[in-house]
Amino acid sequence: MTTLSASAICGGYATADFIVKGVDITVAPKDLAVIIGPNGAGKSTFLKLLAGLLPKRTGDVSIDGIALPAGDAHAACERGISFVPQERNVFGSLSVQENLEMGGYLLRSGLKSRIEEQLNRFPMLRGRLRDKAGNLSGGQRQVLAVAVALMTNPSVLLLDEPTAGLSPAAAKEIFVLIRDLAASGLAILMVEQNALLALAYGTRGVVLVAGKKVRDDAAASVIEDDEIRHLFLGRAAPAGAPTLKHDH
Ligand SMILES: Nc1ncnc2c1ncn2[C@@H]1O[C@H](COP(=O)(O)OP(=O)(O)OP(=O)(O)O)[C@@H](O)[C@H]1O
Repeated sequence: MTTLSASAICGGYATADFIVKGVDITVAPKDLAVIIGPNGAGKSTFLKLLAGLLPKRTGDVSIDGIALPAGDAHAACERGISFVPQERNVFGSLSVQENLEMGGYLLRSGLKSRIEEQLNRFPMLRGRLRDKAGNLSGGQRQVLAVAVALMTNPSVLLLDEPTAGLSPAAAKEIFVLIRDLAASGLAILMVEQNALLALAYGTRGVVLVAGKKVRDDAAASVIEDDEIRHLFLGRAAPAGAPTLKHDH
């Protein structure tokens, strides 16, 4: 059981290094924390900073209290963090089997049994092992992307918009699967545009605005917040509702 904690995380890209502006977060086992916020708020950038994928980072990311080096995705992976990017998260020209093998490239042994574990967890993949990932449906590809991420036996899963482009029915299936993974003990942090539905499956709602965290609360209370509904969930706030405050 592993807890991810991050404090005062700032960072971004070579050409724009101040996208995330001092975010703290703790994600414990069984948490499914859903990050929502407007376009360009820095949600994806934050996940990439936690995963060690961007070199421009200050602040601390720790696993069970032990700090990870900045900009070192390999170290993050070895310490149990697995990241599923929004796009290009599987190799379309490789088979399902080959994608799973790629996910396990860091394993020194036990590749076959790790693959078998994923096939037991996601039986749909067993029947598609020889099919190219590019021939799967969008929902099936996302299942494969999660299975690939689980090949290293992570304890922390970072997911960037796992339901982007999926039908509502396929999105629900993915959310159920993610919720079950959290319930089994993983610490999960997920960015989602599909905010209302994602919060319905999540344990926590985290709101990022302009690179800062403005809310971190039980998912149920974030869903019920009129102002957040108005801003992010497409529901009207009552007249005279206050505006969400954040520092610039
Ligand atoms: N590779 C990059 N180089 C420079 N700037 C980038 C890069 N990728 C993203 N940005 C900028 O960083 C800011 C935050 O982008 P990010 O993708 O993290 O936001 P987001 O909250 O995930 O938004 P969205 O919901 O639109 O994906 C944006 O202004 C974006 O233009």
